[in-house]
Amino acid sequence: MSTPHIDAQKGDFAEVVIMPGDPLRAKYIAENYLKNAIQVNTVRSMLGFTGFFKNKRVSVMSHGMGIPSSVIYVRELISEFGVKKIIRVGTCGAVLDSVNLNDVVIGMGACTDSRINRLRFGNHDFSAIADYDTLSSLVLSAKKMNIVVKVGNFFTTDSFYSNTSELLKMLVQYNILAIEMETSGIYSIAAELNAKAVSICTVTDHLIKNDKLSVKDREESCSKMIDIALNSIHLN
Ligand SMILES: O=P(O)(O)O[C@H]1O[C@H](CO)[C@@H](O)[C@H]1O
Ligand SMILES: O=c1cc[nH]c(=O)[nH]1
Repeated sequence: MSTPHIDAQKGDFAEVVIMPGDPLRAKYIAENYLKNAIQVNTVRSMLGFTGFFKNKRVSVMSHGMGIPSSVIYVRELISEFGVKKIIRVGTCGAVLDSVNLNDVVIGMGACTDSRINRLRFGNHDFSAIADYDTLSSLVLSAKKMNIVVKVGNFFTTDSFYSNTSELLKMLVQYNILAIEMETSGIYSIAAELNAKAVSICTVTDHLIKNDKLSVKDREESCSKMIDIALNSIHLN
């Protein structure tokens, strides 16, 4: 029952899938957080694993970079493999003075410069919002671990290198918490297919303060977010 992008059998994925952009982050999560993890996808090196976190079955699979890649995987997971909930664990840039490197942020909604949602939603503006219960469980999970998370609006861009000063100024004006490249598309595809989705991200770059984490620090900084995401699946 494989799809063009996922060579797995029905039942190979758990109902909840934790999704980073980076395949190596998926492998890292499987190896360091899950028990008895087995690899369930290697097509295009978009690595997927299923194992157990505190006795609850969970999968982790990367979705690649950008809306076009991520919505292919999210669509196939939901429509072909019975996945009911996606928690994206990503990295992001920040623009607000009140947001710093290593902060953990959750996207209550996501604006975008992509046209994909309009293509699918009759050329109208789709309001890309998180699943409320999943968002609440992430916030509760963070609280239980005494980790501060910020919840707000994301900006999902198709263009990693188009951060003009005008764009950044506008994002500040509109109180945008994070810039990343997938959330708006993931929220809309989940809505279309009657599944749940939330993005939780770690701030790795500050685009106004011109600050960024090193490649090595990026890896370590993701641990708070991964802990919050995995523990949240026990809360609803
Ligand atoms: O770290 P991930 O989850 O890949 O997320 C962010 O990093 C990539 C860009 O470097 C984009 O995918 C963006 O959304
Ligand atoms: O999409 C992204 C990811 C990390 N940092 C950014 O500035 N943008």
